[in-house]
Amino acid sequence: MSRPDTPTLDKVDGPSDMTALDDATLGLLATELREELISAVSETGGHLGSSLGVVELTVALHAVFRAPYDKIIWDVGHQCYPHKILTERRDQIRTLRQKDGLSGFTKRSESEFDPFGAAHSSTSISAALGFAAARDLGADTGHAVAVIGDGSISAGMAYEALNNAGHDKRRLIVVLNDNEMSIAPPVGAMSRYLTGLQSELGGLSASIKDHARRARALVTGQPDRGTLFEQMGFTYVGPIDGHDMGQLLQTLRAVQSRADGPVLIHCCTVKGKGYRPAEHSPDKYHGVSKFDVLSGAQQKAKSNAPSYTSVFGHALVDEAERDPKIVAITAAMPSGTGLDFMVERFPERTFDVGIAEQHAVTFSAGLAAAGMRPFCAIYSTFLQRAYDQIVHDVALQNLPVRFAIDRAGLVGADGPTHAGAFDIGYLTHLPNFTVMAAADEAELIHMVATAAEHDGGPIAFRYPRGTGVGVDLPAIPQPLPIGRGRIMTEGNDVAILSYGAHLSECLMAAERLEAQGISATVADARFSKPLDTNMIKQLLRHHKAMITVEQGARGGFGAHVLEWLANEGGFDRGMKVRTMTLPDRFINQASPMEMYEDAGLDAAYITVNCVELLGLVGGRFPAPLQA
Ligand SMILES: Cc1ncc(C[n+]2csc(CCOP(=O)(O)OP(=O)(O)O)c2C)c(N)n1
Ligand SMILES: CC(=O)[C@@H](O)[C@H](O)COP(=O)(O)O
Ligand SMILES: [Mg+2]
Repeated sequence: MSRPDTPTLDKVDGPSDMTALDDATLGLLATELREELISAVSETGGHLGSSLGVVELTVALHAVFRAPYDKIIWDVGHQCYPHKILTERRDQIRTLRQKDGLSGFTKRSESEFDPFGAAHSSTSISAALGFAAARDLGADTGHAVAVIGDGSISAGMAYEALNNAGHDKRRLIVVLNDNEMSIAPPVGAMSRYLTGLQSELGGLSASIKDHARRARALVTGQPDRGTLFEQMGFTYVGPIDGHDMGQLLQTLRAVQSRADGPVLIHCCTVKGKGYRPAEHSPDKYHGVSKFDVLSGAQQKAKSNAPSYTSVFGHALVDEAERDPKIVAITAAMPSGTGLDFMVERFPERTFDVGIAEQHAVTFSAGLAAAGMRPFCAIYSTFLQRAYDQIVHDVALQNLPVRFAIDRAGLVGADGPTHAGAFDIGYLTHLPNFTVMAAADEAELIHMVATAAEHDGGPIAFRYPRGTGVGVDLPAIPQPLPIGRGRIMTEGNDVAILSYGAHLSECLMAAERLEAQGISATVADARFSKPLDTNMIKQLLRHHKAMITVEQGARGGFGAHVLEWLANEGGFDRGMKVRTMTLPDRFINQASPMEMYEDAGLDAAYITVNCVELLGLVGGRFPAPLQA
């Protein structure tokens, strides 16, 4: 079909504009949508490969279902850019993941076409089932459609939802978007099973599929029990070609009009479809920085310092060279966590368990119970999902699992869903735990060594996303004395007690104070548990005031310091102590420094708070809470 003078995409603001389009024009719309997507993401960066793979599926879903009355729920939401373009947000798509711009994920507050917010995986079937149950109880809502990837369906939550939905039998549509990729190549028995289904049934018409099944039953003498999904109570449709608009429309229309129970549509797609660099390297184009469309070359980080992630990965390999009991565990993020270096050097001692943080933690606990030294490397935000396992399987049994917690603090473009805000609080209050935060990349190396030799119980260390501060890296790592901090600069007016990677901001604040005639001591606490209470006592004795600073939510390091002061420190009266944490609200995406500024947690705010605490002038505080 030749292209019309005015692109079809220009005539589509929302899905209602698609109702008049015939099937061939919908195909054309998909082509234009893909071009718009590539052009926009080349300017903003973002999750390119996943979004490219669902262009036809997105067009077909919006052509067949009636959003926002019907609820289309994207799992993770990282593939929702074509959906955003088709649902009244095309004019903002080039603000994606930027300050004050569109979120990189689905977000309820952003659009009525995003019925459920996401970013952490494997929640879509549960949420869709919630909508379906509400509908059946009289809520004014139509079909509930969950779109979930082959990687995301490997997580426990997805099985819990399938199990419930298959038993429940209410009308629910699950589209399994199977591109045979997670961020890295997918792992696990389910992935193997889905690949088997694709090769066994892919490309056959429905009647030939039935025939093949009957023939197999005759030959093997075993009754045809259908697919795993059928055994779980779903009607299984597929596999279908997720880039063939005709097949997609025919299948979705049939399901839309006839489904009366749970249906799973197995839709096969190609990650990165239609953009050669992304199709060839689906892992490298899963999440991209800004790129040149012609060459595919992505913008490089400006700093020459290594990333914390790679420093961790190399430090762990070095420890593993020395100690054969060291093993490493990732939940589907080998490159994101730096464990790809371990995979390369010690493949047999590195375990990718799929998107399964809960399992990863208890699996690590099992390894520790058997005498191994497991490093469980999980982003702060994803570790939240495994909290009960941390408490019940690790802390309670005092098992020496080493938690390497990447993406601590505010992460930038991924926004509040990916902020590592809570781990200080949720780990430091657990009995048996030792908890550390790295102030820079050299400290991170020492903390890996500290964790490696710590067999006395669970131990965790956190570090941020991105490049380090550029300090020299130690040739020989030195395990740190447990519960001992260090003094960085000495002054006598105010003490700034930093925990973690905001140390550089604290040092900057000290310089600004110096310029105002105020002398500050800056200390690096290193540990939030156990606290270096001797150092804290000294800081309090020799300064007029003290401020704690951390890249985490309230109820973290500062709160532990205050609690110790009030209960055991004997310093509860007349002390000038203030904590600086993230505020009690979620911070929208921007660059990490802009996010910290929004949070009232940068060098400028630290400086002003010190001045104010000393009673010298009025302080400057973050803007009041937004509604
Ligand atoms: C709980 C959780 N763990 C890890 C991640 C990181 N993550 C985001 S997308 C992704 C891969 C998802 O694969 P799949 O569902 O197949 O989608 P695709 O990118 O292939 O379209 C992972 C591991 C996450 N978002 N949530
Ligand atoms: C969607 C998702 O959860 C991941 O792709 C995440 O965006 C990766 O973040 P990093 O870029 O920090 O590894
Ligand atoms: Mg996938």
